This record gives sequence, C-alpha cells and structure tokens, in this order.
Amino acid sequence: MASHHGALAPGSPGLPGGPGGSAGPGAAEGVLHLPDGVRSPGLHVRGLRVQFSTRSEAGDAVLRSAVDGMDLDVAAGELVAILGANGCGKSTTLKSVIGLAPVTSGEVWVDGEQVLPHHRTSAAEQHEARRRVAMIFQQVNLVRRRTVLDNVCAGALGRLPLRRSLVASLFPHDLRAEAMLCLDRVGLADRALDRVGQLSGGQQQRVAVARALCQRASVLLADEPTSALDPAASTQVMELLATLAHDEGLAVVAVLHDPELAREHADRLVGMVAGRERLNGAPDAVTRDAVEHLYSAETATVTVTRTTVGTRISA
Ligand SMILES: Nc1ncnc2c1ncn2[C@@H]1O[C@H](COP(=O)(O)OP(=O)(O)OP(=O)(O)O)[C@@H](O)[C@H]1O
Repeated sequence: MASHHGALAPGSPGLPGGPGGSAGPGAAEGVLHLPDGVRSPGLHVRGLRVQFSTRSEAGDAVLRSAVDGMDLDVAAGELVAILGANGCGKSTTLKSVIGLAPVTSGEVWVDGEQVLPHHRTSAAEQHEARRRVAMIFQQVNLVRRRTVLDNVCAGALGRLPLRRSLVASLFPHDLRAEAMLCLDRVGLADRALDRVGQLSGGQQQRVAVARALCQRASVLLADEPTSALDPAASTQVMELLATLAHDEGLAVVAVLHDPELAREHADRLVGMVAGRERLNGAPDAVTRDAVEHLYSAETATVTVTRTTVGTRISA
C-alpha cells in the first residue's frame, strides 16, 4: 500500500500543484480556489450535489436533492465515520465517488487525481483513480457459490489484462498468492477454499475487505458494513477497518448507524443533515447531544423550494 501513497505524495512531480505539474485544471480555469489538501493522498470531496428526478404527490416532475453541497476529507491513514438520519444522503455521497450516483456538480479527488468532473482528466487517469477506490456494502456482494479465494482474486479484475481475467481458473499464480496474503490480513487465510456461502455474515464482510485489498485500493468506502452483524462481529469489522487505516495507510470512510460504534473506532465523526455536512470533529470533541441532534425531527424536516426545473426537495 505504501508504494502508491508514496508515489502520490502532495507536491510530487507531475501531480497538479507539484513541481513540474500544472496548477490543476480548476485553477487553470481561474474559478476554483482549492486548498492544497485536495491534492494529498486520500479522498477529497468538494461541493457535491446529487439530484434524483421523481414525482411530487400532485404528479409533477420534481428534482430531489439527495446530496446538497457536501464536502468530505478523508486523509490517508484516517478512519472517518459518517452519521446521520435515514435519507440524509450518506450512501449517495459514497456512491458518487465510484460513479453509482448521478452527480449534478462538485469535485472528487482521489490520491491527488481528480475523478469528478470527468472532463478534467483523461479516461486512463479516471480508470486508475477509480481503481484506487473500493466500496463494501451492508449486503455483501460476493459470489456465494465461488470460493473465498476466487472472490478475493476478483478484486484484481480492474487491473488485469482482459484475457487473464475472463475465467476464474486462469487467475495467475502470483495473483492467488497475493489474494492469500489479503485473506491473511483479515484473518481468514484458513477459509480460502471454502465457498463464500459457508461463511458467517461477519466473515463475508471481511472477505469483502480482502477483495478491496486485492484491488490494491487506497481509499475504502464502507456503506453500513456492520448493520447486519452482531456486536462482536461489528467490533471485529470496525477494528479491521481501523487497522487498515492506521497500519496500512488507507483512507477509510464508513457510514454507520451506531454512533457509539463510531465513537469507539473512528478518528473523526462527520454528521450529515439534508445532504450536507452539519458536524465534523474527533469523537472527544463532539458531544452526544450534537450527534443526537442529527437524528432529531427538527433537522430531519424536508424542505421544499422552487427551482426553474420544477420543485426542488432537499432530503
Ligand atoms: N436511485 C434513487 N432514485 C431516487 N431517489 C433516490 C435514489 N437513491 C437515493 N434516493 C433518495 O436520496 C435521498 C438520500 O438517500 P441515501 O440512500 O443517500 O440516504 P442515507 O442517508 O444513506 O439513508 P439510510 O440511512 O436510510 O441508508 C433519499 O431521499 C432517497 O430516497
């Protein structure tokens, strides 16, 4: 992991803002004044907006703002927890980073490379930056009938030549060895040849993490990774995420529904209300009242405003 972090250190030659690099596409247009931080390793989101078209009760076409000006910074080596009421835009924020949500505006930087908006970087740079981001979900999306090892190897599909990756049995020996190391890191090397369906929910979540490692991701997005797990398995998964951040230098962000679990394991808590950041601080610096307020009826109120397109609703 350290190798690509090192290669992308802030100010590196060839990086935007680094010696020999350009001032960055945003700066070149003279519109954006991005802090140097966005060029450092990790994930940096600026002014993210996501809107979904839907229908009002009266049947009119409306745009619903799921994310409404969200900023997010997750440094390499840091575990950030995102908290907030149902529907406030947590999942959509993470999905935007990997291209699974319709981003209206905003910027996303991964390890100093800009991945959004698309037109600012080449297709090859986009591909490489996206390969560095892995996402794991509450409902683990592994192939249950295949072995644990095959599922972990599949994490490398994005970086393998097509011919070698089409058939699982062609996974090369060196990749299988790397996948075994990844499994070892999540404590499941001894289950490599079991079918995924034979593992418990918590173990499957750890396999998903191993697959992200095999992808050689440097940014790990975890969307409610513990929601389906019992307390012991939840703790195990959170400890694993913290280890990946602190010992291996990944930038890790986890959407969590349990504020106490977040306090216990995260370096920083980010609270969202109506599609944007409302709270941001180290667990010690954030009061329980402030966290509770994220879930109160007052902050959860839906706001409706008129736009030129129709009615706009903030989650
Ligand atoms: N594909 C979609 N089409 C239309 N609306 C969507 C879509 N995905 C999300 N939304 C809406 O966007 C808003 C934010 O959803 P999102 O899933 O990001 O919230 P969340 O904070 O992760 O919620 P939860 O805690 O319930 O998972 C919600 O109002 C949701 O209904």
